[in-house]
Amino acid sequence: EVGDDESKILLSSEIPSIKQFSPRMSNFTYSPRSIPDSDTLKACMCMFDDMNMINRWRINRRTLAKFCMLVKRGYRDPPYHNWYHAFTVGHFCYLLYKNMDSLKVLTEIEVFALFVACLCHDLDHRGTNNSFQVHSQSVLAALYSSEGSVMERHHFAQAMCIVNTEGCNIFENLNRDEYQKALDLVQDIILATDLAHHLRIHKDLEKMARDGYNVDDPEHHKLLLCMLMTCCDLSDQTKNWSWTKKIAELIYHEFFSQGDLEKAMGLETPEMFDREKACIPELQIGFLDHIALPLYRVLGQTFPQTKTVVDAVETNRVMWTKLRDETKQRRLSSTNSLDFFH
Ligand SMILES: Cc1nc2ccc(C(=O)N[C@]34C[C@H]5C[C@H](C[C@H](C5)C3)C4)cc2n2c(-c3ccccc3Cl)nnc12
Ligand SMILES: [Mg+2]
Ligand SMILES: [Zn+2]
Repeated sequence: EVGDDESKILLSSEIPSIKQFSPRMSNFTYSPRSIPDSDTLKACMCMFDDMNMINRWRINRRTLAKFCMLVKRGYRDPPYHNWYHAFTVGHFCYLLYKNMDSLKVLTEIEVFALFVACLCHDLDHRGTNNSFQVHSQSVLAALYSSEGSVMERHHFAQAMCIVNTEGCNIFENLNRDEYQKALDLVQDIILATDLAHHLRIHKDLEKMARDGYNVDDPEHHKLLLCMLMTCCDLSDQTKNWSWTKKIAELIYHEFFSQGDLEKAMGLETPEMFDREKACIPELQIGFLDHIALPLYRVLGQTFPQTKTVVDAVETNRVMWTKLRDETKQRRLSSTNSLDFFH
């Protein structure tokens, strides 16, 4: 595809300034979904550059462009878990870097691994989750179900395939120890995107927030990386209401398609994936109360510069309660739970 936008970036040596996207590119309120798909590769290159990762890790520009291009192509096109999701997750990592004093609470290689993991964390997602893999006895379940986190192990395996592709190894100029450390970190961080894992460590995250982050404690570094990765993964919840509602629409399209598949296969379908039973506002309030709000509250407690993020999630929760109460009023008029989006 020589001539299309991607290969132009691949061939051009200079990387444009990040300012060309928006003066608000590094504000928590900026929604990366304002950047058109055709500019996302260029934006990735600019974020690597603006975080000084190209110089610090001596990344060859062509290698970086090829890596980013293969990562983008490594995503399929389900309603939510596509390249655009990975791009927005990477952008939130960039926001944390720009708003938390270059994330000096982590080592440089941890920050580098976090950003790379964000871009790669859902590679080759099929729009179905871990329990579907296991219940449908998919190939991925055959490969990984004994260790759990089936999809996340696959996402990491895909990332390693890209790193091992000729001319795409962005870690090639790291020394032996740095190289091993970087790949181990990317693996741990991608595995941490399994929400079941996040729920397992949530008590530890709250204890870390109570005790205060200790930059000299390697355990705190591991916990913080997992926490920041999940903050990035859920970051659509920290944007304005219209984006958050749009994202829920995409997620539940994916969930209900999985539910349809499960029913067709005679598998039992949890309410959250059943378009006949699900009440999206209720489910979203539950998700915010049990997963998103506790998470962003711990972030805000540990790093006061990020407090504005919690307020945005709280505001979205209020909007969901209003929608829920409205829907209760109109319950008699429609049975299909996607109606209220119109
Ligand atoms: C807005 C929003 N709502 C979401 C509602 C629900 C769930 C969800 O997987 N719930 C659980 C609830 C329990 C314990 C585990 C395993 C299963 C049983 C299913 C998780 C995710 C949601 N989610 C994500 C997201 C984050 C990481 C991976 C996949 C996704 Cl989709 N990103 N944004 C959202
Ligand atoms: Mg995932
Ligand atoms: Zn994700």
